[in-house]
Amino acid sequence: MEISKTKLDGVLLLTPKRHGDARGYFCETWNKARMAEQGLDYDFVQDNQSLSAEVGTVRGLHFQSPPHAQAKLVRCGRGALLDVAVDIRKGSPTYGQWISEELSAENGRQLLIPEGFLHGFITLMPDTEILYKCNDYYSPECDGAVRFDDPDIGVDWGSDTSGATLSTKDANAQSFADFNSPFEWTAS
Ligand SMILES: Cc1cn([C@H]2C[C@H](O)[C@@H](COP(=O)(O)OP(=O)(O)O[C@H]3O[C@H](C)C(=O)[C@H](O)[C@H]3O)O2)c(=O)[nH]c1=O
Repeated sequence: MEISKTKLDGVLLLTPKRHGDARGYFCETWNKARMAEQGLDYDFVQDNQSLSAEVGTVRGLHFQSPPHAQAKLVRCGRGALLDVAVDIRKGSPTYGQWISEELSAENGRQLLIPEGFLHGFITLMPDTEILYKCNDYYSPECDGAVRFDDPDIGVDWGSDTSGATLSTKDANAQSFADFNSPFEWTAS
């Protein structure tokens, strides 16, 4: 597995090895022991999958606050998406900064997003499926959202999002200025 850092400390881009043959390929998309060998020892407890039918669907920017904060291992099972993480750890040198990576069924790349980050994505193809592992369970009372297009964060979604397909939750999400993050940064 190839592992590369991003400008946000702790957010990593993983590219698992694909074993190709005449039929296609085989890939271990997650291996707890192999990841632990790399110091990435997460106890994932919940797998999620969502399908977004339309290109330009945006889901995010979401987080779960402690005590049910979630680290996520994100990949694309069908289609393509631009995955985004935003640092919301108070005191972090990169607080409020974001990164984006294109994840697709074709490139097989994964984004590892620790607790303390907003997560969201925009779909780049119709019928895009996102698959992700979480290291804590869904907790509606801890679920939160910040506007995906908040100017204080300034995510470049790569396209005009004025007509983005959104959930009501996302359409009514709070501004970053009003957001009081429950996460604190600690120097590693
Ligand atoms: C997240 C979640 C949702 N649900 C139920 C709650 C709603 O009835 C329905 C849709 O939920 P929501 O609109 O929050 O789904 P997304 O907009 O895809 O939210 C997710 O999208 C961003 C990108 C994330 O990283 C989070 O995992 C999550 O917030 O699924 C569950 O039953 N379990 C869950 O873990």
